[in-house]
Amino acid sequence: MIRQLIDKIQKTKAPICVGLDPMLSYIPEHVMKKAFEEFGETLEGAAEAIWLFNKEIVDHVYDLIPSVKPQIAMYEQFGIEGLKAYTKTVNYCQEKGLFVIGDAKRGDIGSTSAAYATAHIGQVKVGNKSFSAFGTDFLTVNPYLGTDGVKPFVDVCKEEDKGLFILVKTSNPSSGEFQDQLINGRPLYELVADKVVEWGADCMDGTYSNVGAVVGATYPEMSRILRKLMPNTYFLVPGYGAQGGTAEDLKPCFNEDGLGAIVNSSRGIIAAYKSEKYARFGGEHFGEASRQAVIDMVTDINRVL
Ligand SMILES: O=C(O)c1cc(=O)[nH]c(=O)n1[C@@H]1O[C@H](COP(=O)(O)O)[C@@H](O)[C@H]1O
Repeated sequence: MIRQLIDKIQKTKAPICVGLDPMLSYIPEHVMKKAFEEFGETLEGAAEAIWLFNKEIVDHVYDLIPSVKPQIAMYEQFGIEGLKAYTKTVNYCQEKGLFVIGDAKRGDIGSTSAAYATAHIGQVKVGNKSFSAFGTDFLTVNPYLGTDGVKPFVDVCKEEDKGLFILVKTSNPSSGEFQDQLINGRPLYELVADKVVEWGADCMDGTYSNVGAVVGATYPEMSRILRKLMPNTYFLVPGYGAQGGTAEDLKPCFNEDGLGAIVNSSRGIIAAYKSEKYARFGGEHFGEASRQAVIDMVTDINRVL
């Protein structure tokens, strides 16, 4: 799976994914109005607004990018209706030829992880039939429970030729509270990195493993170390834009060949029209604002590669 994603990254010359993290506060009035006219101010109405918003953005950017990363929490807050909008979004993006990184950050004891893996990247058996429930191409995974909590994801990954991105060093301000703690003189994120390499050794798909790592853009000095520790691991790099990560900060996440990392931006793209830089587009043309924000992000990143 990672090889196919890399092909698409090379074709588009865009090592990015657009984070589809819709909040109602980002959705322009005319879209909200349309959804509420049909479904009222209900969970269905909110889900419809999210779907219309996502579709417009995807229609404006799909030809420029290799992938999207919907964050499931943004959908889950509207319950089952929100999850339907998530599924609709995943399917639509795949129809448009995009790789979908489901951002659900799952991880539990082995048997529970197995069910999560089935739901997101696997096939669920119902009688004699099998169904792909969420059907995303990649999934983010939380490794806190250790090998038996991660292995079921790796197994499904192998069976189905899917991919994972496992949290190694996250972008948020408190990420060091646990992740930077020294254990036998080495920070925890380095120990997790070693494990990610081990878990991924059996899942090579060309030069890179289908088991990737999440490495935040906001800690470039740590990215440099992690890049060396994990030469054949693809990095999903969030934290560019809204969280303050810059193109210069991203450079250490990439290998010499310009590969090795895919950079996410969510608010910076989907809510672009709300920022001063793209305000000229206005709410009516939010899709065009997102398109321009993608073009600018790609130019900015390619400048340092
Ligand atoms: O796994 C992630 O994607 C993730 C890991 C991390 O360390 N930091 C991080 O921000 N994320 C996700 O990346 C997205 C960042 O959104 P923006 O800050 O709006 O670009 C959100 O969906 C976060 O949940």
